[in-house]
Amino acid sequence: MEPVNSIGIIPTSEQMRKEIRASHERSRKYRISADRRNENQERLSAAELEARCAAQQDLLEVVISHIDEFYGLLSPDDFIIAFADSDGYILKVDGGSTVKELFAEGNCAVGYRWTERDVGTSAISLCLAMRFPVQLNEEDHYCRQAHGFTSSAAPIFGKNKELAGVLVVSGTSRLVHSHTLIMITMAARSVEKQMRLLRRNREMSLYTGFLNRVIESAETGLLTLDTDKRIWKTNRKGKIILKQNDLEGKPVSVLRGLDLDLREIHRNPEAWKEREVRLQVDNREVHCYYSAKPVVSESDELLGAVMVFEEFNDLRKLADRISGTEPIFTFDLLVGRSKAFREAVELGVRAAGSSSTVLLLGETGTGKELFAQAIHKGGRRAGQSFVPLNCGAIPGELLESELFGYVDGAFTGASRKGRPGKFELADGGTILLDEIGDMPHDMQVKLLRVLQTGEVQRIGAQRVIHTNARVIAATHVDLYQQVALNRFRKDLFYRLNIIEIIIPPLRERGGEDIELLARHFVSRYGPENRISPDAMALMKEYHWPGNVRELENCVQRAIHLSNDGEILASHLGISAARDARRTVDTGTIREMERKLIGNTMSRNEGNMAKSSRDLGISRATLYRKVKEYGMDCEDFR
Ligand SMILES: Nc1ncnc2c1ncn2[C@@H]1O[C@H](COP(=O)(O)OP(=O)(O)OP(=O)(O)O)[C@@H](O)[C@H]1O
Repeated sequence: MEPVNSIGIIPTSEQMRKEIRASHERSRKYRISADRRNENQERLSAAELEARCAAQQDLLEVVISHIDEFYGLLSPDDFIIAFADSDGYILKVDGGSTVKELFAEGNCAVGYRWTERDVGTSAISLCLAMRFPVQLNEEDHYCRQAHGFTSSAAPIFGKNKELAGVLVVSGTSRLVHSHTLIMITMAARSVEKQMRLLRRNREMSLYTGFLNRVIESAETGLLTLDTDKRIWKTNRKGKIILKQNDLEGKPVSVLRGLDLDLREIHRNPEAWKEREVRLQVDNREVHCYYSAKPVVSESDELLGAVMVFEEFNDLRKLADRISGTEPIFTFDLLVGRSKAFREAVELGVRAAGSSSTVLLLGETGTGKELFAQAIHKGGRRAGQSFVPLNCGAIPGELLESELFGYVDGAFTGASRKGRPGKFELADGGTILLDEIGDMPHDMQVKLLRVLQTGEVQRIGAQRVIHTNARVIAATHVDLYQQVALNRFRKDLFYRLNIIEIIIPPLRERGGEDIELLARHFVSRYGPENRISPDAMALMKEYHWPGNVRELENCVQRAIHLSNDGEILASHLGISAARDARRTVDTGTIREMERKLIGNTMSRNEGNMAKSSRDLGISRATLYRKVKEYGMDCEDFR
């Protein structure tokens, strides 16, 4: 059935006549009786009617409000006005009771279906079929019963031009007027418009609701401001960070310390990224990083600003996780059963239960950093930051900024924005000052002051920051001797040496620990390998100057070399004959270290890579030590 007109547009009378003729023909073909009411006309049960009305509730509500308005223009005693849905079922009929009864006699009542197959040509059925407004008078209706009437019907379209239903007005034919068709068509358009608005409002509120939920569920604090710098909204996380629930409507100045210049933010948003601030809220300090962005209209008019902020502690934890500095070792992960080692572990467990300063002493590679991690993880600061700093690896001039941080533009070369120091980062947690024995004298003084006052001052800053970091210091250097030689401050030594833990060198832990550790590293790095009895015997005999680290490297290398899964003595790269024990006499740790390095270097003819491997220390550390002991690589070649 090709429509003669575009859908929704009122057709010319010629088009109309043509369509009516075609509809009459179809009615005959459907065997509709013009004289009798169709006994088989489809009708909804009460439950079906209720379900249909519920499914189209919005549309029906809008239609009903239009029907009421329409009656302001017509006489309800002369006309009925009805709505049929897109399947032709009448869902609403209104009018004076007499005229309604009259139409009900012809099944023009709620629940009946009014398609051409049900009733032949009628205003509703033709409008449904052709999808444009129609007006039928007298014999234009197929059924004789309707010949004394005039009916005008207009389609209502919904989303995507889908037919949503038909609005129809009918009365006795003496009241026929061509404007009635225009009126009902305009009413149908008005229903469509109101439905569009309703849909848009619903989409908007869905969208706003969605946006609100996104903002609320963000794990970053958000705060929006209007142009008067009043707080318009804060999200859930923002309220948690600021510990404030009723900021909305207040001036942003209630967050003391935050100096937002909206015009500047608008002019130069880049300059307002990742700023650090210590907000004063209700006499509490909230340490945050924030970025502020302007909110502008399409014409770039400033509407306000949004501030995105995160608490310093949360950022720090995230950074620890990403950078892998999160401690992993606990005491039960430390391998070793020897008495000397267990005693050190026991002391460590006790130290974990207190927050006193700990001094870890032991040769390189004995596991000092592991002990520090286990002490941190075993205590009540376990959930907080563990911040290690190798005081020996950082040049003196940089050490201060590493330890204490600096403020914006504190010195040339510093990044424009300030940076917190390790003490600040470790606030509430633990700072490990590794290689403390190598700390330059002037830094020792500064460190002592921090330990005494619990306060740090960033380089270039006026204010001091209170820090509550637990200090663990570690060194392979004989600190007692260093103090005696005035190379290490006595007062600092006593401040650090509250709980002293000496971690024994591997050679003093005995064969059982060597075997346990060797098997532990095999299972970690190459579980399909086994250690031959000869290899195990050699490992137990060897002196292990680089301690557990050397053993670990040695096992890794052997796994790499063994091709049939068996680690042989020849894969270990050590020999009892080359054992440094034979060339090292007794003396201080430092003296022994100097001799050991000298012997290893001469055995390897000055080859630094090989010597550092043998010693189980990094090449950089070996260079540093060679320099420190005033040696020259050339002497060994
Ligand atoms: N008891 C242990 N159980 C398991 N692994 C250990 C143990 N002790 C040390 N290790 C291993 O030895 C390596 C060296 O340990 P760690 O870095 O703690 O030594 P260190 O004494 O701090 O050395 P340095 O003085 O050179 O900094 C670690 O990577 C670890 O794998």
